[in-house]
Amino acid sequence: MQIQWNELTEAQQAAALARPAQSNNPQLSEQVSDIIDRIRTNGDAALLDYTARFDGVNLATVKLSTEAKATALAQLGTDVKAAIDIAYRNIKAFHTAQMPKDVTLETQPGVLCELKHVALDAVGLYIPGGSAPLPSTVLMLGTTAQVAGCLRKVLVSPPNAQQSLAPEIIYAATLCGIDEIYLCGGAQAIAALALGTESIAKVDKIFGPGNSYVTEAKQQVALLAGGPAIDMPAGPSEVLVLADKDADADFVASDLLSQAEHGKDSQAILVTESQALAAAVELAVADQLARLSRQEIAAHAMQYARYIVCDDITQAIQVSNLYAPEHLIVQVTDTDTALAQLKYAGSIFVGPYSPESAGDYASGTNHVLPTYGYSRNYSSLGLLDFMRRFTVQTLSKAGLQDLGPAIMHLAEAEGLDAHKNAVAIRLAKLNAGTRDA
Ligand SMILES: NC(=O)c1ccc[n+]([C@@H]2O[C@H](COP(=O)([O-])OP(=O)(O)OC[C@H]3O[C@@H](n4cnc5c(N)ncnc54)[C@H](O)[C@@H]3O)[C@@H](O)[C@H]2O)c1
Ligand SMILES: N[C@H](CO)Cc1c[nH]c[nH+]1
Ligand SMILES: [Zn+2]
Repeated sequence: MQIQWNELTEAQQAAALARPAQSNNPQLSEQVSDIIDRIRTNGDAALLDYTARFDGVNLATVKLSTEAKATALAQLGTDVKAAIDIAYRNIKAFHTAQMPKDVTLETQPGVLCELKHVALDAVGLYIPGGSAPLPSTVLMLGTTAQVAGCLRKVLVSPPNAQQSLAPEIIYAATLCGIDEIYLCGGAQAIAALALGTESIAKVDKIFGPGNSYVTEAKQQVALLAGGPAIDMPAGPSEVLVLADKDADADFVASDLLSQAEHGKDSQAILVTESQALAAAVELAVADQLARLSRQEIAAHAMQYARYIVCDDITQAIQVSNLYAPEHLIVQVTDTDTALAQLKYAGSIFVGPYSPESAGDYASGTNHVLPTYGYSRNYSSLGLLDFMRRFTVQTLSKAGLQDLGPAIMHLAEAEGLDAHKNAVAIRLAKLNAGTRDA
């Protein structure tokens, strides 16, 4: 259904850009907190119990065995293997290029300041598996952790009926040098990574998208005393296509549907200057939808679709900035002018030949992106997320003699005598001797 942006009140405009309810489960927070408590108390036994209950798989142990790995790898087709290799190469190249440079600066004579970067030691990588197994997410998280140089890379994902994971997931993990793989998903897997169990040693930071249980669990464990860091709120997929009257309706429809098929709570939005294009896209969506294997899921998600018609592209850009989408597809003639004004998006796809799936799989950019409007204040996942930075300072005797008085004045202004003394005692000893360079 088309929406004429200018005919809406401010409240109606806000409603038009509302996301589907994140969860219609009012007990979510309590349910997730119970799961975390049970993992804390019962470790592996609780993990196996939840896997039986939520994934319908009865496992004897949570670790993926070497034999299961070998069996899965033997089943992998050559075409998909080659495709994973291409994606891995591009993702690795783009993330290697993000390697940060350390900084060394003498802010004033004798006062040396350094900024250094090191990889995180142990990272937990959540790979969704409820609705579809996502080997591409293994590449996005695993390659980046590998390029950063993280020592321990721990992959968790819900098991399939064969008590294993998709061969593509296992192959991608092997390429990324991941040798710890555990068969568990949902909130219980996040709790295991955060707290540790008999089988899984806890990690320093947890990465990866997931459903509402996973996202809620990440948020809860991040608040625990001594809990892990987390990457970002990466929830149900969403896409906004910004298109002018000359855009190809079939291309636009295909990008809207490629995100709608992720889950029933995914969202797809078209913002255009052209009523005719909006109408053509609606027809193209109906046509393509009828032939999708995940038609039911995509059709459900398209209930939340919006076809917004604006006065012109400038207004359409304002609407896009208001929504702050995870994925933004720009199909307008003057892309340079549009890009200069587009402020918020997790990842941008420019021109008719940059489908959203290019970034989802293989162009080299990361597909783990902030959703729910968080692209306003969170970044897309990158190499730096797998590293921490810290500073180092080294003052010479002369450096402290020059800077010391300023430090003492500031300490005095804050009424912090011990801070002042830490300088004064050194300066007194120094001034009793000779001044060094
Ligand atoms: N933002 C991004 O970067 C990005 C990238 C990829 C995927 N995604 C999104 O990730 C999501 C993946 O979700 P999914 O469901 O397919 O897989 P998932 O692995 O996140 O969730 C499956 C798990 O949820 C748990 N679960 C299911 N029902 C439960 C219940 N009633 N109570 C407690 N736990 C329960 C189970 O433990 C199960 O293993 C999708 O919404 C997709 O759009 C986002
Ligand atoms: N579009 C998803 C991120 O929102 C990523 C993905 C994985 N596979 C296909 N797509
Ligand atoms: Zn996708």
